[in-house]
Amino acid sequence: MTPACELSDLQQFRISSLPPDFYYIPNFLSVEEEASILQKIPAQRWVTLFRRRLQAHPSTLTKNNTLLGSPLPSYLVKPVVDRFEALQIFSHTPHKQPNHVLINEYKEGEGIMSHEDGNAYASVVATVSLGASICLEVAHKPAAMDREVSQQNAQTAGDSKLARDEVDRAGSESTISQYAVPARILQEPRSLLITTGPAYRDLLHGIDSVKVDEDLNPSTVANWDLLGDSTAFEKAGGRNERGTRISLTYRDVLKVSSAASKVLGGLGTR
Ligand SMILES: O=C(O)CCC(=O)C(=O)O
Ligand SMILES: [Fe+2]
Repeated sequence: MTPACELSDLQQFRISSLPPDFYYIPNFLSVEEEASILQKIPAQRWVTLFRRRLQAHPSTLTKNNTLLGSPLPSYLVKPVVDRFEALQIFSHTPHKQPNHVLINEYKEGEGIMSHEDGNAYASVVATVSLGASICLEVAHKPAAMDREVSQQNAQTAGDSKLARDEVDRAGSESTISQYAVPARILQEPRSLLITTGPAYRDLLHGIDSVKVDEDLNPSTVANWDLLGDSTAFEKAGGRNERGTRISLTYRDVLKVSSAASKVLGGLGTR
């Protein structure tokens, strides 16, 4: 990506066969920038989970999904967040910039179960991939899960909001059914994947725990035409041998408590 890449350029990176909106930008970082970030990720911060390791910056959220506001470490800000600003990725979220980064590490054969990122965050996530390529699987939510979300909305926000959500949901479902889901997005090292809108709210995503992604070709990979180097996968017979892949997932947490309000006895969150 050239440093001058701007919002108007984002449309050319849209994955057009998928619901609005996924954007895939290959070579978002240079090889040198990737190496520099990788060597700054602190070794002592990892928490080992089932089939992956995780660290949260600046900290993990509280039980009620609140972030204790604090700056992100500078190696996660420069150059990545500056480039997000040029692309206006977070310009419509409450804090207008990411305030939280989850770093995931998957060794070969590891993955993450299909899930949604939920409503602790504004509905945009920007994922920088480092180290190795991996396939992200996207799928529709089972109907039961949609009902659960509607019930939670009814309990927390009242019936008029529920009615509004149902209208929104019906609208985006009819939009979504035109698209080729389930699907696979192939994420190369140094790429950026942006997930927003209905793609964030109405779909699940996960990574299969396999040592090799197989059968990679233009008809099985939704972002094939946007890949930085599709010939590498062609030459490998449509196979991607997994290595250790790290993802930086940038988000805007909605509820932030300032250090000052903690000092004053935790009065109020904002
Ligand atoms: O590593 C990825 O690309 C996905 C991670 C993810 O889904 C998450 O952290 O919520
Ligand atoms: Fe996720």
